[in-house]
Amino acid sequence: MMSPAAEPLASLPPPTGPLLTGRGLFKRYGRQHALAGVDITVKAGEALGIVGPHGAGKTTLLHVLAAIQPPDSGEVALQGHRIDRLGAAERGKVRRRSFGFVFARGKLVDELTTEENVALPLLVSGVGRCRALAEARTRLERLDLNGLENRRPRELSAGQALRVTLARAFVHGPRIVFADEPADALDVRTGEETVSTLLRAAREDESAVIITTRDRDLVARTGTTMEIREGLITGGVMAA
Ligand SMILES: Nc1ncnc2c1ncn2[C@@H]1O[C@H](COP(=O)(O)OP(=O)(O)OP(=O)(O)O)[C@@H](O)[C@H]1O
Repeated sequence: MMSPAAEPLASLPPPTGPLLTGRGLFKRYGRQHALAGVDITVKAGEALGIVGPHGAGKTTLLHVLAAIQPPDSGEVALQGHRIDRLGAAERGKVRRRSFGFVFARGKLVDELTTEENVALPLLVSGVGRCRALAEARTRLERLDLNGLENRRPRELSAGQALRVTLARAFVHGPRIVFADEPADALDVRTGEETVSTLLRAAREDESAVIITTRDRDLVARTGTTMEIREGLITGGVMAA
């Protein structure tokens, strides 16, 4: 029998238990504790906000949960299947198949058009160019970005660029979208609109979303809120 970590995750049935769990997560950079024993559970379709000050461990937690980097100790499981000890190639597959990502300032590829940027997660997974671009255009339309398909990232406003990254994060139908300080580079109003759009897209797609922020007003818009300080979850979970 295959170990849980080696089982293919592509064919997993829809989750019945928790979608993603982190247990006893520790991560250190030299002597600096970035995560000091975090337990976290994300349910299917849940909108989870993680709030905390600079250096609290938000990005590190997101990276560990999203299999971008392994924890020093502790476990991360997607639908009960360990993903924290997979090799880099397998973790890459899990990320491409099951996760979407939104980062502050967009991180779009300058050389590609808007629609090519959105299609990227499909193209790297082997979906044909025509189908990938058609899906990208549908996603752009749903986020009121039609007309911008052939622009380059430098020809977009900051708010538009971030909405394009939202379209890209959802284009392949991920189970979870990780958004690291998505409103960070935006003015308050554009930031709020972006987070509302992100939450709406997640609801429509029945994806879970995890949003980190330093902004308490912004985090109050998510369904479940957690506070992190010095690598520890300090605030209780409050369901909206
Ligand atoms: N690559 C790294 N090398 C050394 N220390 C790091 C590294 N990444 C993070 N840290 C440290 O780990 C701690 C947690 O950092 P992290 O980036 O996870 O916090 P954060 O809550 O996302 O902060 P911010 O809101 O400023 O982005 C901080 O003290 C930070 O300085």
